[in-house]
This record gives sequence, structure tokens and C-alpha cells, in this order.
Amino acid sequence: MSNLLKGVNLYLIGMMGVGKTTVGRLLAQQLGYGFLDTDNVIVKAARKSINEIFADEGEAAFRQLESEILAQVCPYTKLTIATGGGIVLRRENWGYLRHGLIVWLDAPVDILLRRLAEDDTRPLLQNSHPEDKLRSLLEQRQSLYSQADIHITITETQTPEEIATRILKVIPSVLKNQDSQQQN
Ligand SMILES: Nc1ncnc2c1ncn2[C@@H]1O[C@H](COP(=O)(O)OP(=O)(O)O)[C@@H](O)[C@H]1O
Ligand SMILES: O=C(O)C1=C[C@@H](OP(=O)(O)O)[C@@H](O)[C@H](O)C1
Ligand SMILES: [Mg+2]
Repeated sequence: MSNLLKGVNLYLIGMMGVGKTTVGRLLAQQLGYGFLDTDNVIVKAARKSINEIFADEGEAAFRQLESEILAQVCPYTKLTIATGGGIVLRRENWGYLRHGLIVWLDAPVDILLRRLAEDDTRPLLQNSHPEDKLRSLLEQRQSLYSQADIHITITETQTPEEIATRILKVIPSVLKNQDSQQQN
């Protein structure tokens, strides 16, 4: 499979809690790729948590850091990159994402809510109506996520390993389509 990909990066996009970080790490292992998580890179560079960055500098500053990280990793190859859920919001980010294959992990809000119920590391959900917030974010972002090359619908019981295997299975057909489009 990594031969087929020829080093092309994989970018995982989708709502927070869907499993981008978890599945991305597994995919990288299976492909013999490096793994990066844009949130982790930001936390290391800023020496602050995502919550602290949002609180001290605001969401706009976080989005700026996110774009800068994406620009910096984009020239490298053989990477699986788990992005933050809001990476799709900035038009300039798509120019970077399009260098690789973009995989949308898509789960209904009730699954996301259950997975994030005990989690206090997502600043956008630190309010009394996380369900409403997730629904409005999904509504705002759905048409952007749908621009991905690969759409994977997540169900409650599928393990991260099973999801990684599903992604690896569909990659060849997407690459074939892209090759034939380039020839036309
Ligand atoms: N397929 C899965 N089944 C059950 N729990 C999962 C699955 N994928 C991720 N999780 C859990 O859901 C939470 C959010 O996962 P994470 O990978 O951080 O998502 P994201 O990076 O998309 O926000 C974590 O607690 C993780 O262990
Ligand atoms: O959806 C979002 O706007 C965000 C998602 C988070 O990453 P995950 O999608 O990995 O949770 C993180 O980047 C930040 O809290 C903002
Ligand atoms: Mg993540």
C-alpha cells in the first residue's frame, strides 16, 4: 500500500471526538508513515494547552497557528496527519490539504457527545450545551468536510483498527480515479 501511495500524505479531517488522532496513529503504523497531530505540534510549539491558547489568545490566534503548522508539514512526505476539527474553516488550508489524500471521518453527534462526555480538553465544548454546540459546528462544517477525497462513516461499535483497515481498503480505488482524471 505505501508503494501505491508513493509517499503521498494522508490528512484526517472531521469533527472533534470522531477519532482522527486515534485512527491516524494506527494508519501511520500500518503504512510505515510518520504520524503528526496538528494540535500536538501546536501545544509543543506554544508550550501551552489548547485550552490555554484559546483562553489567552483567542480562537483566531489558534487558527493562525494551525495554518502555520499545516504549511510547515505540507512539503514533507510519508506522513499521516491528524488535524483539528476546525482545519477546514480556512480556505488557505485547503491548498495545503490538497497536496495529500484527505479522509473525512464522519460520525453522528450522539457518538461524538458520548466520546467527549468526560473530556475537558476541547475549549469549544466547555459550556452548558455541548450537544447544541456540536450540532451547530457540524452544520457549519459539513459541506467543507464533504470536499474530502474519502468519506468514512463511523459507527458506534467499530474499533479504531477496523476503521484504519477500511481506510486502507478504499485508498487504491481513489488513487486510480485520480490517475485517470489526470490523464483526461
Ligand atoms: N473507534 C473508536 N471507538 C471507541 N472510542 C474511540 C474510537 N476512536 C476514538 N475513540 C475515543 O474517542 C475519544 C476521541 O478520540 P480522538 O482520537 O481524540 O478524536 P479526534 O482527534 O477526532 O478529536 C478518545 O477518548 C478516543 O479514545
Ligand atoms: O473542532 C475544532 O474546532 C477543534 C478541534 C480540536 O481538535 P480535535 O478535532 O482533534 O478534537 C482542537 O483543534 C480544538 O479544540 C478546536
Ligand atoms: Mg485530535
